[in-house]
Amino acid sequence: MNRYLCCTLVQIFDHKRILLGLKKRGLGVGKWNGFGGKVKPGEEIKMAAVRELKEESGLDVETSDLTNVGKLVFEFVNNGLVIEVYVFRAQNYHGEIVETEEMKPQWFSIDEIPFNEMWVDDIDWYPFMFTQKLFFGFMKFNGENEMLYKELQVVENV
Ligand SMILES: Nc1nc2c([nH]c(=O)n2[C@H]2C[C@H](O)[C@@H](COP(=O)(O)OP(=O)(O)OP(=O)(O)O)O2)c(=O)[nH]1
Repeated sequence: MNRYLCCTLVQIFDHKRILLGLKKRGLGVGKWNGFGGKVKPGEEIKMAAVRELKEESGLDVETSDLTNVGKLVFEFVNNGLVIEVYVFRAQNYHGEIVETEEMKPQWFSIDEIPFNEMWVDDIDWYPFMFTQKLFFGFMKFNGENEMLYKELQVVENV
């Protein structure tokens, strides 16, 4: 059995801007990303998304303000890790954005998203998020930078 992790990812939007954080440690270090992390045993996925957003950005959202945008499954062939990521978006948020030990947040215009400093698959599924098409993706990676396989489809639910 491969090692399996269930994770969340929250994309915060403010009109034509998106809030990304530069990951300072762990998986995806050095890449800009939305905010998220591992779901704890027994934790409801949206509650985990709210908790991780707060821990990594300082922002609060209500679970009812999280909209599903898709689900991604990553298989890392180099170590057997499988990560399932539930992706959400939110535009209603409150609180102060803070830099944390894990993330350095910064607003980007949606026309200037730094895809070349992000996970390489993000450029493939962000368009689904922008056009509000619910998606499912399956990707195989060798390490954090080499994508070996990619499959993306619009789905009815995730
Ligand atoms: N945008 C994007 N995000 C990804 C990809 N792959 C991947 O794991 N992620 C996300 C899902 C999670 O939000 C995050 C990994 O979670 P994490 O290791 O930071 O979890 P954590 O915060 O619980 O970690 P830690 O406290 O133990 O350091 O990276 C990808 O290809 N693209």
